[in-house]
Amino acid sequence: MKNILLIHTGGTIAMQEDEKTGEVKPGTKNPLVDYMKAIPNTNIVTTELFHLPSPHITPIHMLQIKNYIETYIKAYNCDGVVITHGTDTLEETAFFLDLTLSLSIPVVLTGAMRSTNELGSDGLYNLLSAIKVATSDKARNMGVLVVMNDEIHTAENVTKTHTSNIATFQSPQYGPIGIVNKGGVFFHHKPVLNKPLHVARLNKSVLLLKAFAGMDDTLLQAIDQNRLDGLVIEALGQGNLPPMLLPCLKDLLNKGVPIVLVSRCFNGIVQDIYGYEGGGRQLKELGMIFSNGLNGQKARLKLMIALETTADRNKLDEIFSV
Ligand SMILES: NC(=O)C[C@H](N)C(=O)O
Repeated sequence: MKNILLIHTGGTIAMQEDEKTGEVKPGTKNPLVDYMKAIPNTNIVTTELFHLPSPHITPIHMLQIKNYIETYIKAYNCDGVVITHGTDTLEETAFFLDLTLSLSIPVVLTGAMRSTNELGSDGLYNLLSAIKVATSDKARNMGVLVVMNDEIHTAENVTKTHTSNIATFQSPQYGPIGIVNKGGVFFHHKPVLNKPLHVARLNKSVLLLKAFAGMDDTLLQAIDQNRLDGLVIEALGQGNLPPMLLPCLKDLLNKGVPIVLVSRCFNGIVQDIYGYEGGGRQLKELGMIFSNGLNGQKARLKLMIALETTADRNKLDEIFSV
C-alpha cells in the first residue's frame, strides 16, 4: 500500500465547459476530488489547496505548495506527491518546487488541456498516470517531474509548447526522461539534479524582458529602477542584445542590480561568443550572468529565490552555472 498526497490547485483539469456558451471556467467544486478515492493499492489523501486558473498562481502560492508538502508528507508518511495544476504556469510551479524541495520521494505535477466534461478530456487519464509515477520506486530521486500525455519530463526542461494540443508539454533540447502507459513506468534517462535553494519568503522584485529587433530602452526607462532587485532578459540568439539598450543596462549593473541573460531561442545555451557592440562577449564583460539553458520564466524564479539568500556576484554565477 502506497500513501500519496494529492494536492489540487485548479486549472483546466478542475474546470468544466458551459455547453451553451463554450466558456471553460472553474465551477464551485473540482469534479476530480471525489473521483480519486478508489485506486488499488494506493491510499490517497486529497486536499484542495487552491481552486485557481493557473494565470492567477503567483510565486507566493508556489511557496505555500512547498510548505504544505513539507508539512504533510511527514504527517501522512507519504510515498509520493501529486499536484494538479493549470497548464499555463505549470512549468513555473514545477521548477519552483524542483529548486526548493529536498525530497527523495516522487513529486509529480500534471494538468489537462481539455476540461472535465469535454469530449476527449485528458485530465483523469493524466491524473492516473501521475499517480502511477508517484507510486513508482523508479521515480524516487528524480527531482520534480511533470507527467502529461504518457510522457515523464523534468521540471527543469519541460515547457508548454502549444496553446491547445494535448501533447503541449515538451522538453525541447532533451526530450522526456521516461514514459508511463498501461505497461507501467519506464525511465530512459536520469536527470541532473539541482542543489536545493533555501527559500522562506519572497520579497524581491525581478522582471523579465524579451529582446526584439530594434529594441531600445523605452521599457526599462518606464519602470521604477529603484524598486528593481534583479532583471532577466531573453536575449537574441546565443546571448546578444541591440546596442541601444546598453547605456541603461550599464546603469543598472552599476547600481548593483544583477542581470541574467537567457536566450529567446528555445534550444541551446547563451555564450559569450560575439565580439560586436551588444554581443555576448561585451555583455559578459559588463557583468551580466549567463544562464545555463533555462527559459526566461524559470530563470526569473531562480533569480528571485537566489536573491533572498545572496546578492554575492560569485554565488549568483555559481547558482546559474548549473
Ligand atoms: N490547460 C490549462 O490548464 C490552461 C488554463 N488556462 C490554466 O492554466 O489554468
